[in-house]
Amino acid sequence: MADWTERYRPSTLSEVRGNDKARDAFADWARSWDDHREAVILHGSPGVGKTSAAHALANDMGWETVELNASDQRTADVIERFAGRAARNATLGGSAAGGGASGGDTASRQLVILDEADNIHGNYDRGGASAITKLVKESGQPIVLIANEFYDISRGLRNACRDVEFRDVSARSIVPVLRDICRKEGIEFESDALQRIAERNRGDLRGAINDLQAACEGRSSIAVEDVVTADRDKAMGIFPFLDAVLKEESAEESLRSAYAVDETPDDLTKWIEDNMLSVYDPAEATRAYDFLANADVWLGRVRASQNYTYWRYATDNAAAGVAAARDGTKGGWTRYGRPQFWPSSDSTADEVVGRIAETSGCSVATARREVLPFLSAVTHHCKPRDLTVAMAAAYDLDEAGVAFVTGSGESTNKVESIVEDARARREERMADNADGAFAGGAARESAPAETSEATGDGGDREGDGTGSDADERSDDAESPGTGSADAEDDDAGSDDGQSGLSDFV
Ligand SMILES: Nc1ncnc2c1ncn2[C@@H]1O[C@H](COP(=O)(O)OP(=O)(O)OP(=O)(O)O)[C@@H](O)[C@H]1O
Repeated sequence: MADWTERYRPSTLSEVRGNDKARDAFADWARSWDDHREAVILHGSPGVGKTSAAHALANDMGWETVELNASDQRTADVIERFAGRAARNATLGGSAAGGGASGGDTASRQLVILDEADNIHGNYDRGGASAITKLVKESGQPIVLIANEFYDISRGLRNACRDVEFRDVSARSIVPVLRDICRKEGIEFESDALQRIAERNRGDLRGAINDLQAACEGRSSIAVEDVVTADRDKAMGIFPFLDAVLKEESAEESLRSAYAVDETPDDLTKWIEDNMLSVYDPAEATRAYDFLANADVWLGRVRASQNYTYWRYATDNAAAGVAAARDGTKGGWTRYGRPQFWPSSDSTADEVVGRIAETSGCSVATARREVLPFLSAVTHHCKPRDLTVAMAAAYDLDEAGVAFVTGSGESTNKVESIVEDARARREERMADNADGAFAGGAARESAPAETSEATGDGGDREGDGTGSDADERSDDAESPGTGSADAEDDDAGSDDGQSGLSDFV
């Protein structure tokens, strides 16, 4: 069934409900844009119609649109490359708007919609806010910034724009929307059922439409009991739920199941994430990771804002999205694994993502959404080992980081040995770069793998090296003085550290 929120997305501003004042102010801004040339910030809770209003307005004005996600493309140069050029030069249709737009050629305008404008910050994206502020001030095209939290936008940017607040849509305004949809879909309804859906969604019209669609699935009428029963329907087991999402059910049905399981969206997402690769083929997994990355973004917002209404969007992505990423249904029995809930998983995730962003020179958002899922897929359970070592070396990951990315247990010999080898590899690279100055690294590298026997003193991380790790580290012999942090001291005090130089000549 098509998504009703898309099917009934307003195509003209007059169809945007419940925010008449905001709607009028927004329309005024557009009509008088030639005179003031300011950008506008539309802000308000999720699902109240901000993005819809922007597109509807462009439609009313006969403008083209280009939509960018500010938090996806936060770095200054990317924003400049896309929004800067789009804003100042040509329209999507190719008409040269730049100078011409300053005249009365309103039809050739291009409305630049920057979503998630309140997320343009973070350690690795310092250029983002000032780049947008500059762009906004110099723009030759109208720009709409969309945000949930007005005061999360930098002051400079706020001062450079007008702002229009979209308030939560009252139940009184939500009910007629639901009623219209029922009529168009040929669904009979009890008014109380619609009222109940409107009330429990507290201002979120998108949520209300989603709930209505879920309640109407497979029915030609809805009564208040249907809505109430859906509320009470609960305690589905986690394994049937995983079967529903990963093998058997439609996106809608999977979403319904998610609400029936007695787990938080955080935990549900982890369950799905940790088991998806046992079922999905690579193409399905690639699509599914996009949804899981989105779920992760919403969970992050919940953590940051303590606004639990965002949970629903995490669940939409994790359950319905991952189910939609599957081609058809799947059979058979799967041994689902319990996810590893590391006590520090959030900070570990942040740490790993930060390192990836720093090393690769991409934004934290890109590292989280695009690079991390890819790394997880290609090093799942530390296989292939070589690649996992290369990854750990490239991003200088510790055991928690490797365990986090690969889904393996943090304290296993496998993970520990990979981290050891990665460190050795980094040291070798440093020695290379230093042109042999750190000869100890070269000596270390001559026996890269087997370290645990040699480090009785470094016992905490190495364990006692009793050979339990045979599967992972079989061939290379032990190498005294390798691998532990103390090794540098040993090497420094040893003349024949010089022998390592032979590796470089
Ligand atoms: N005020 C409204 N009038 C009519 N439909 C609405 C309204 N608000 C939301 N909707 C419905 O909800 C869907 C999602 O709305 P939209 O994406 O515009 O919300 P938003 O405020 O931009 O949310 P977010 O901040 O999460 O992007 C629309 O496609 C539409 O079906």
